[in-house]
Amino acid sequence: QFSQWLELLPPSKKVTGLILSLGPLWVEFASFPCAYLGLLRVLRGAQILHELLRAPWLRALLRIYESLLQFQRAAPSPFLPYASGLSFEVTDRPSAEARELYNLLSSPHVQGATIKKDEETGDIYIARVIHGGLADRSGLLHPGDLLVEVNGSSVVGMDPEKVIQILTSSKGTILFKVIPNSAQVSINQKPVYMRAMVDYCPLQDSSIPCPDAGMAFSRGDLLEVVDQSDGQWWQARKLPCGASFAGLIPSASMLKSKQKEQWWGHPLQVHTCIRPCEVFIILSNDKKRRQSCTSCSPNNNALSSPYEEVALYQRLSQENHRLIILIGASGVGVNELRKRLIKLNPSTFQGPVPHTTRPIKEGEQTGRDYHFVTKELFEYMVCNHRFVEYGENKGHLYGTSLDAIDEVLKQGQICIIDVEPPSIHLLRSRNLKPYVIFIKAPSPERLRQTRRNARIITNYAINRAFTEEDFSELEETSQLIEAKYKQYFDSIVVNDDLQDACMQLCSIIQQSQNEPQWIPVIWLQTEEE
Ligand SMILES: Nc1ncnc2c1ncn2[C@@H]1O[C@H](COP(=O)(O)OP(=O)(O)OP(=O)(O)O)[C@@H](O)[C@H]1O
Repeated sequence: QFSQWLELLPPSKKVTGLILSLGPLWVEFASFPCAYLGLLRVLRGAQILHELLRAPWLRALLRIYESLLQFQRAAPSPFLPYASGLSFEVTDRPSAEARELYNLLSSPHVQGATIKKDEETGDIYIARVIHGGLADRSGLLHPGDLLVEVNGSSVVGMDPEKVIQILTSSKGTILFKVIPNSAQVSINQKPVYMRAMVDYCPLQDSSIPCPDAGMAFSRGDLLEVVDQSDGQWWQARKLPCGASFAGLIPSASMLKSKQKEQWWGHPLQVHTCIRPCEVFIILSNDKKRRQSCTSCSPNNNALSSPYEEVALYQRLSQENHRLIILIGASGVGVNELRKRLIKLNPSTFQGPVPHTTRPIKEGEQTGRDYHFVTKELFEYMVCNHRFVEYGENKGHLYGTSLDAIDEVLKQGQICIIDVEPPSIHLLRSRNLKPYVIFIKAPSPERLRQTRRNARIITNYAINRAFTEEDFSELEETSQLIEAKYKQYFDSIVVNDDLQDACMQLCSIIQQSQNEPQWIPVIWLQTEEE
């Protein structure tokens, strides 16, 4: 910094060849521009510094330098360089009733705020300031501010559309006269993170106050809600963050009332699934075949919350591993992938030991192959909701219990299960913190190519080749499951090449356990909360 100051000295005082030595501070002047040129004098550095620092011009220079540093450190507000002069104008007259904002908005930047008209008084108000937009970054407009004039003409009583027209057709500087909202409370809201559980399109919503400011989202999208001050319309950004400014989305209560309206407006949908929804497995020769029930609603309650609040969670090393759930259409290869993972690393990955009422066979061990239990005990467990899934084959009952999952987790292993999509709801709990991976069917061509030698189990045959009908059904079911349950998926793996899919799955599972992940906030709360 010292050498920088010297650079700024006037030429008559220019010093060259400056050397600072250690110990007592000495300064050697190799040359001076005028009479002293060529002379070498050794002076006490402290004396020179004392004189130098007392010089008024250097003091002034240091003050300027310090102010510039402070300015650089502080986040400039207003954000735009050409609007920076405004902050002085406003702070100079903080108590003034009216503020005149020069240069703030110039076409085509008339965005970042919405206006509305008070039908009784004819007053035009700033309705909302879009988070991250130009008006917000300037810090000069706030919801509730009264818009009095635009470019010297009164806008009181004017239609909002007309005001917007004036703004958009204005060129260069726009002059606003605004009376600030005296009741304004500056709430510095902390963002809240939400997972969208429904789809929303502002262009199809006639109730949105400003469709241009609306933001579309689909189920499963992660939303950063930056403003909840309005009970009906929130402001949010989609994550990973793309847009610099937020968009309008309906609040949870608003979306719920829309869902109710839709629900009443639609004819009653009769559940066409002929099987009871809790029983999704039939078993043949101890092999489980899943039967996808895509006619069931993803939520038993179709009017459940449209947003799910989420937070980043990093599993601690002493905590249980998160349960890994594999979901996919029957025949897509969920079972094959699960078996491969366990075979690849049995000390890390394990599946829960199923329960059965069938008699134990020679060579089998209870607790290793199955938990062999009586029919009474099995039924008691069913009544007490201890099974995630259960089914019957040749008069014997089989099921996957929550206790068997717990057993694997308590041993410090990663428990991997494959279940039918509706069973996700049973497993979404604070204790299990499940991580859901959707095993997706590859493209129709790749499906046919890769499964040429594959075998499937059907209701009527064991280990037969795939038929054209099987492929079509598999594709259709895969699409249906994705469309209905995507809000619950943490990851998607396309099961194209088996080896690749297995490796991909391995790395996703490791990430799910060791890296921060978004999970429902409710899973982080204690029982009492
Ligand atoms: N990527 C793949 N490439 C080739 N064959 C595969 C692939 N994935 C799975 N398969 C084969 O497809 C057949 C069906 O797989 P799998 O039994 O895992 O299906 P599933 O999804 O568990 O369905 P279900 O529950 O009805 O048995 C098996 O023969 C399996 O080896």
